[in-house]
Amino acid sequence: MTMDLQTERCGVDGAAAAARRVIDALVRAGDISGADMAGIADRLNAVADDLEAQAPPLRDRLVNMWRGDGNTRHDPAAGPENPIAPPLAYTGRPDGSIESDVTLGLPYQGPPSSVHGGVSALLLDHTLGVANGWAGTSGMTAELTLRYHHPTPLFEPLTVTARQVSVDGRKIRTTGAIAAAGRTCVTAEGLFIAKPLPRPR
Ligand SMILES: CCCCCCCC/C=C\CCCCCCCC(=O)SCCNC(=O)CCNC(=O)[C@H](O)C(C)(C)COP(=O)(O)OP(=O)(O)OC[C@H]1O[C@@H](n2cnc3c(N)ncnc32)[C@H](O)[C@@H]1OP(=O)(O)O
Repeated sequence: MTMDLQTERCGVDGAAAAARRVIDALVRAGDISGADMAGIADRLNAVADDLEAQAPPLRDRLVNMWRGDGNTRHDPAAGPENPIAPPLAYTGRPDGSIESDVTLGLPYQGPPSSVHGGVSALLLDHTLGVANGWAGTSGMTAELTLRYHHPTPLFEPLTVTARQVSVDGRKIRTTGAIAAAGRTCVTAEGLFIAKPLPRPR
């Protein structure tokens, strides 16, 4: 099964994809590009002014973000309507694991040409959480242990995987990894505690 986050058609998705492209292009250009950065700042601020003037009250937007009981679309790892999400798109496997293929660019850089460790932690925390949802028992992250085995490359396809390992009362244990070209770069072990937080209504 493929999660349908990317196929649902919402107007904000297109704007979020454009914003993602702007972030990437801005980091790529920097101050050595010769671009008119002052003019670009004016144009981007005009877009922000327009959005802020038309934004609904925060509470209405929160209720809208958490509508229904299923997947959300706004998170910073897989949310198609969030420009800071790469975004990951998951495939669920019959063996209970989930997987996402993604290539990360300069906005996610830590060491030279490598993914920032905090970004890897974000992607793994979320992916372990989605694996829990796929397995049918979800929880809040209580502990997340990461091991960084090799630098995770930018600009190359990465595979992010996770699988729920056990459920013991409210304690859920889940593991995951990020690999590049078949080489494991980061592994994660998570302890999640089943505790549903009410959705804003
Ligand atoms: C194609 C695929 C399709 C799939 C479809 C699926 C859809 C999926 C959809 C959407 C996925 C979304 C995924 C999101 C993922 C993101 C997750 C996050 O980032 S969560 C935010 C960060 N985490 C927090 O902010 C927690 C903050 N902490 C707390 O709220 C509490 O501390 C909490 C809930 C963790 C525990 O609090 P208490 O009061 O409920 O429970 P107490 O009584 O303290 O603990 C219960 C047991 O757990 C142990 N425990 C608790 N915390 C522990 C810890 N840190 N280490 C070890 N044990 C701990 C305790 O010792 C206790 O064990 P004893 O029952 O006594 O044996």
